[in-house]
Amino acid sequence: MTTTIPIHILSGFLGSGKTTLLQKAIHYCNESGLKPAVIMNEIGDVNLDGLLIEAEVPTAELLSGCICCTIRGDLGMTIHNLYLENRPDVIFIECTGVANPIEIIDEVTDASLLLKVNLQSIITVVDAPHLLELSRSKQGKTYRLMQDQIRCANWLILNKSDKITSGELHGLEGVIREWNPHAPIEATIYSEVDLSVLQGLVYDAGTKKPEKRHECGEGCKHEHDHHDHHVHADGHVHEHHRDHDHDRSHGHHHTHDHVMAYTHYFDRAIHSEQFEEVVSKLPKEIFRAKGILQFTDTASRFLFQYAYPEMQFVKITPQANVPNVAVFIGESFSKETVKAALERL
Ligand SMILES: Nc1nc2c(ncn2[C@@H]2O[C@H](COP(=O)(O)OP(=O)(O)OP(=O)(O)O)[C@@H](O)[C@H]2O)c(=O)[nH]1
Repeated sequence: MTTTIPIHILSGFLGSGKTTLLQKAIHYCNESGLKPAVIMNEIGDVNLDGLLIEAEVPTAELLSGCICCTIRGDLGMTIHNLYLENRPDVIFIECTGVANPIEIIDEVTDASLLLKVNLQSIITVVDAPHLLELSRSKQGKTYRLMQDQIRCANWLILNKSDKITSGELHGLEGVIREWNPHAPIEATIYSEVDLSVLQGLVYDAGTKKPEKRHECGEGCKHEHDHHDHHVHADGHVHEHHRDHDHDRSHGHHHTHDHVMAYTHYFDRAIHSEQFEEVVSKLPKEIFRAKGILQFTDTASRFLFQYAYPEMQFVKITPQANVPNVAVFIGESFSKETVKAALERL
C-alpha cells in the first residue's frame, strides 16, 4: 500500500522567517526518520535560501517568478517530478514572500488528483513587528497580502516576537483572530515551534479557503473562481481562465505586479563597512535583500540578510561554486540607483 504524501506550504511575507522555519522542519523530519523534499520559489534569479538547506535534501527550484502567477502551472509539474524521482515522505513548498497562497492551493490540489499527495497545511509565518506597523495604517498592498496569507492558513506562526512587547503581541493576536478564527497561533522567536504538531494538521479547503478577491489597478474588486471547467461531450476538459482574460483587459495581472527584484553580481570583493553604509541608506521601498559576499576586510565569505529595517551577516562556507551576488526585492524602486551605489563600492 502506498501512503499519501503530505504537502506543507510555507507562506508569509518577505523576510518573515519561512526559511528559518524550513530549516527546523527539515531537521525535525531527519530526526523523526522522515525523508523531506523541498520546493523553493524565489523572485530573483538565484536561490540563496537553498544554501541554507542541507545538501542531501532533494530540492527543486522555481526561480525568477512568483509561484502564484508567472510560473503557475510549473508547480504541478515540479511536484510530480519531485515525487517520482525522490519518493519523499513529506514535501515542503516555500513560496516567495509575495505569493498569495490562495492561488497556490489550486495548483497543489490539482496535483493531488493525479498523485498520492495531499495538501495538509498552509503555515503562514507572520512578521510580528511588520504587521504591527502595517496594522496602524490598515492599508496598502502588503497589508492586504498579509491578510490573505493569514486567512488561508491552518497554522499561524507569529514570528519575531522578540521585537515587540507582550502587550503588542496580545493586540496582534486579536487582529489575526478576526481574520482567521480557527488556526492555532504560536508566538515564536526564530520560528521555534513544536513541529510534532505538523503531523496532526488537517487542511480543509472546503471550509477554510477564503473567497477570492481579485483587485485590479482601477480599484474594482471581483470575487470569482480562477477557472471555469467545461467538460465536452467527448470527455475533454476545456479551461477558461476568466481571471486572466479580465487581467488582460485591464492591463494588470496580480496584486503584486509592483514587486520587483534587482540582482547584482559583484566582480570583486568589497569593503564590509562601505557595503553596510549602502544598505543602511536603501530606500524604504526595498524591504528585502540577501546575498553572498566576499569582503576585502574579512577572511571568510558571508551570507547577507536584510529584512527592513534590520541587517544580518552570517559566516558561510558554500559547498557549491556560488558567485558574489546580492538580490534586492521591493516595490517600484529604481534599479539604476541601487546599481550605481553598488558599482561605486
Ligand atoms: N530578530 C529576529 N530575527 C529573525 C527572527 N526570525 C528570523 N529572523 C531573521 O530575519 C531574516 C529573514 O529570515 P528568513 O527565515 O530568511 O525569512 P524568509 O521568510 O525565508 O525570507 P524570504 O525567503 O526572503 O521571504 C533573517 O536574517 C533571520 O535571521 C526572529 O524571530 N527574530
